[in-house]
Amino acid sequence: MTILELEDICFSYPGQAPVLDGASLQLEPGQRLSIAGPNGSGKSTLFRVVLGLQAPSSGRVNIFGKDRCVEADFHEVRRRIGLVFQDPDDQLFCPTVAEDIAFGPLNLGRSTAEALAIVDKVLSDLDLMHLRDRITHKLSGGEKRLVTLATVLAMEPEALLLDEPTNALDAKNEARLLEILQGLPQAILLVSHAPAFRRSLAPETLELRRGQLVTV
Ligand SMILES: Nc1ncnc2c1ncn2[C@@H]1O[C@H](COP(=O)(O)OP(=O)(O)OP(=O)(O)O)[C@@H](O)[C@H]1O
Repeated sequence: MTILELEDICFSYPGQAPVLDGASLQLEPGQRLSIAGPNGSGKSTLFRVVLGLQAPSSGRVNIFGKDRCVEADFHEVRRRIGLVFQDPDDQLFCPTVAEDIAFGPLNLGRSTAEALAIVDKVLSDLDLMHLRDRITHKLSGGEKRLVTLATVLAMEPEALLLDEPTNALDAKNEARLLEILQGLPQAILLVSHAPAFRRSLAPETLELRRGQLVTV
């Protein structure tokens, strides 16, 4: 089943020219697709539309085989698709790293013991165990970014939307992130200004140009 299908999506912020003006894309299970485009071209807006945080003025959003139109349609989408925000501070809000990672599983009804087991598994998979009991807001920018990915993976999503995941990462951690992402089974939709990273992760790139997604 196709994970995500956007067809002819149009969207404008109030009083502004259209940001999305007939954008279409399709994401299949296991596929890695990247989206490029200049600052302000609408890449983050596109992610917001996928998760139902902005409603398009026209077009079709079909996710996991169902058309998604109203807010209630997107509850399931947000549970099954994980978004790594552009700014980790929008995503991390608990006192410690372990609490931040446990938050999602607890929210999904896991017991405390189950949530803690997930915390340890995800941190160990990402080789981040040393950050487990650190105060979240005292982490470095790069550490926050990797922890953000851990919080999303803890929800066991079926697809990942990654918004500029290499921001704040040094070369070593960028290489580690690439290796981690390459090892994941999930479909990935990546927004990135880093061409080398894009090419290494995703064989296909679409560019957002004048509100439309074109193959480059
Ligand atoms: N909440 C908002 N209200 C009004 N305008 C907005 C809002 N969010 C974004 N915009 C505008 O919409 C356009 C697209 O923004 P968006 O953040 O989607 O671009 P982007 O491609 O992700 O940019 P970047 O590469 O800089 O992250 C920009 O002109 C931006 O100023």
